[in-house]
Amino acid sequence: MSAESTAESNSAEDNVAGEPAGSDVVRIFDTTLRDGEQSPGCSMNTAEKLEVAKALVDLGVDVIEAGFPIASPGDFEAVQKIAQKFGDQTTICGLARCRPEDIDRAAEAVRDAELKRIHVFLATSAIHREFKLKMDKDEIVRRAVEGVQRAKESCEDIEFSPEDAARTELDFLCEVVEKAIDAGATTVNIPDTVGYATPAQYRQVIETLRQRVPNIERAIISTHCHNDLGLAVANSLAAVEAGARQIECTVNGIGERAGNAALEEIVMAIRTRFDHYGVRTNIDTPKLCSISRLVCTVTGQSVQRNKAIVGRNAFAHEAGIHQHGILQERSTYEIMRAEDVGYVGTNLVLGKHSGRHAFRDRVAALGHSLDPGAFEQVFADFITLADKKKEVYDSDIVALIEDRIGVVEERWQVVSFHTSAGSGSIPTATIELKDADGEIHCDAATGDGPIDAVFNTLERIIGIEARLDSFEVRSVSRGKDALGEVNVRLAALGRDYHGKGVSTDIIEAGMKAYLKALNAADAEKASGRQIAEAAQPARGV
Ligand SMILES: CC(=O)SCCNC(=O)CCNC(=O)[C@H](O)C(C)(C)COP(=O)(O)OP(=O)(O)OC[C@H]1O[C@@H](n2cnc3c(N)ncnc32)[C@H](O)[C@@H]1OP(=O)(O)O
Ligand SMILES: CC(C)C(=O)C(=O)O
Ligand SMILES: [Mg+2]
Repeated sequence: MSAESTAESNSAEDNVAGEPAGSDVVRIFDTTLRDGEQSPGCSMNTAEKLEVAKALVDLGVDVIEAGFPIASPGDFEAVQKIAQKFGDQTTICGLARCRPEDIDRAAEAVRDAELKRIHVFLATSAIHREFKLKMDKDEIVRRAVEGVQRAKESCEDIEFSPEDAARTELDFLCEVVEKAIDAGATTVNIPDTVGYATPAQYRQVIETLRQRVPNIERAIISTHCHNDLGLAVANSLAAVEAGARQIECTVNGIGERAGNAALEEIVMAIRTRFDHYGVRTNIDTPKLCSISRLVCTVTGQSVQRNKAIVGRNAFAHEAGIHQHGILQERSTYEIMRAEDVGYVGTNLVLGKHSGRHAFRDRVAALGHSLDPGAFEQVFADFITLADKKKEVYDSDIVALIEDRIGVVEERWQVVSFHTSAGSGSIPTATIELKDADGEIHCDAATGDGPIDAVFNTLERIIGIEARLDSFEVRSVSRGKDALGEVNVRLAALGRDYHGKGVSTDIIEAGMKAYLKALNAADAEKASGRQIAEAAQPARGV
């Protein structure tokens, strides 16, 4: 393809809104809150899930798989709240095994949504039949049909997934899919559960289903690809070429093991190569970067710098030849416009004399919508920062917004802190914290350095011993007065917690991050939940 045609394919006329009428729509089924949350270290609490769900609705996804309601009371609660809050705007889906109790629980969780879906699944491959389920083919078909029928009693929109479909004998896959559609499935999802497929083979599976399943036109064919061989996005797109019209994916590609197909990559491939795929999605692409960062914040898992679409380097150019090319004509080295994915640069935006109107505009332009309370808090943080810092960049504002996102109950708050360190002295921290009843607690401790001393002091006051597992610090923008962002991950009370803090003072940023993680641990300790849930995966802040 020539440079000229690449540039054309990115023109305003060629984006989602400007596509010719009658072109096909590929539905985006987001499973960040279900499959994404299943991956180690990515657990989210209900407040965080609601934040992500709100952002997914704003992004324009067609279906949100909000969780697996039978898994735990917390999962049920999150699906139910998301259904109640967003079920009039986007289809809210709950996952269920082919078991009556799972299906009934999922039905109850999504009941209040106007737009609801139940997703029932049952593995069909020989390996899963023989070793995991210990069921023969007849029983699989019977259980799948019964599962779909039961779900259909409480919901019109039913998705059925033959788990491990990509490794299932094609004849049997065709049989199961046909029977599931006859039983009432309106979407048939074809998972490559273990990321084993290749694009050509997966495309062939979809083509075979379309040729051999007589009632296939009554259902939408969906993809659900895992990334064990790094092929999840390629496989999903190959399926679209063969006629699949729903793609299951997650923000930043989080999910079991190596993850799921990355939503942002799928969406931008379809948009940028409309000339090839001839289909479109309903995604508001300038919100891609902000939702990516939100998911990083709530899971504590950042994306690598060179991550396609949303990585920090995705639109950065350092090489002279590239910079020269870009200066002459952007499309020499960029196939997408940074603004089309909401990429946040480091441009100077606002200062301490700016007011709420300008600040609100900027927050919206950065892809965020805050409720009035959160807006006021972030605005106050911004004014404080603008007083300390000569130039406030977009990336600083994003960091302030993220610092306030999904914060669970803050049982302990910092009143004041002081550290002393230097050669020849023992690093010491003195901290005053306010507890949930407003009582002030003050203590001091020493450490290997001022940050260690701060962490030790926090543990003494809160009364929780923790093991620091990771400590990452980065500069949010440029300059010596830049905001510093600290991410910590710690183990306490038998579980993992993470926290993020920002400040122009790196010790304060570290203290905020550690306190957020300890607050999450302390909240669970207080509710007594940590004992009952000791076997569950990590929770974060
Ligand atoms: C490919 C995927 O992503 S599937 C989704 C995976 N996600 C998760 O597992 C996270 C949530 N899971 C959980 O909370 C728990 O595993 C639960 C609540 C679902 C079940 O917990 P437990 O009852 O303790 O069972 P456990 O997880 O140990 O084993 C799974 C059981 O489900 C059965 N099973 C697995 N898939 C299905 C299915 N689709 N339909 C019916 N039964 C199934 C297994 O055969 C096994 O049955 P058994 O207990 O009779 O031997
Ligand atoms: C539940 C199913 C769709 C799944 O996540 C998988 O097969 O990977
Ligand atoms: Mg999966």
